[in-house]
Amino acid sequence: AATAPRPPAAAAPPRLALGLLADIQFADAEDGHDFGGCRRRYYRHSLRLLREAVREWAGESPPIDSVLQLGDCIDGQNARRGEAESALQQVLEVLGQLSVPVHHAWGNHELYNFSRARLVRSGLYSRAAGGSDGPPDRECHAYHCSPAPRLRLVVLDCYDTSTLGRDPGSPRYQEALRVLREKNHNDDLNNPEGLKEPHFVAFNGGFSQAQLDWFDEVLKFSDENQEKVIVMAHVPIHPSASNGVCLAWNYEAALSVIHAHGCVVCVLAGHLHDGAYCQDSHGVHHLTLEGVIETPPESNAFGTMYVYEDKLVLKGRGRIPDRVMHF
Ligand SMILES: Nc1ncnc2c1ncn2[C@@H]1O[C@H](COP(=O)(O)OP(=O)(O)O)[C@@H](O)[C@H]1O
Repeated sequence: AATAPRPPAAAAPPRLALGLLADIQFADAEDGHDFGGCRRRYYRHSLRLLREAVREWAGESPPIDSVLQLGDCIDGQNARRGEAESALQQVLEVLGQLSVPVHHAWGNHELYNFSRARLVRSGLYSRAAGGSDGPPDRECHAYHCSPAPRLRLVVLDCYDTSTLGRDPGSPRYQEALRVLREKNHNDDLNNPEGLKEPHFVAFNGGFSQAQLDWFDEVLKFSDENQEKVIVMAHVPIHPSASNGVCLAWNYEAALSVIHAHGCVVCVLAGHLHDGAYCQDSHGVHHLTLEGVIETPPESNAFGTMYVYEDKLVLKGRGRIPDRVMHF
């Protein structure tokens, strides 16, 4: 008698499910445009799109383990309007409806609204307050954690060297201004026109040597412990996952650290508002997410990324496409 065919082996469940979104840039304001005037920004709708994302995540199975918020969660104009605190509160309230940890990257718009000293005491300080999980500078919002066995998440602070969020009288500000002025001769330091290295603008920033040294140590540990590492930062660090302007000042230094180790599988970023993706020469996936703020109200821009033994599977919503990234 013929033997009954064996049922197919049940697919292994993902080791981790992560909610992803970038550049909510909420403000209780009428629609506007980007600097170039050609892309619409839906400031008020972005909070509703966030609510929809949270509602969808809450109903997903398997349930998400955490959310990665890739920075610029409220728009800089809140500062002028005196609404920075209330706008942040509204965004955090919506994210707080999920009973999972939210990892926040700090973007330029966080720093248009708040000083670093204020951010450290805000809900955006997802680095553990008492822990030794980050660089010695406690105001540098970089840290690591292990959301599942043999997996590590590293959050990087791309504005560690920046004129944003620091007192103009401080040595750190003066050093950042020196770096910026050396590469950017325009009167307006946000203007990339005519620059040989157009990413040297004030709305980008860089990594301090102290942060890079710490990052190197974390990746060394992960290599030694056979971990896979997901890195998140506000600003892209690979030119092919960018438009050439939205890049961290010393992105090459961050890439060198990553390439000196084998453990990093993926770098997630926002800032650009357009999506971008590349797999670099060392096999690392660089994924830059479409921003919520430039997403028409009838669409959305969020995703769920499932982490498997050998791949990342992104289920995108709205204008974020699905993607499978093997490693
Ligand atoms: N080409 C440019 N020339 C001069 N200023 C610019 C240029 N592009 C952006 N900016 C300014 O830089 C700041 C950040 O730009 P914005 O588009 O809000 O950044 P983000 O992509 O983070 O939303 C804003 O103050 C904006 O007016």
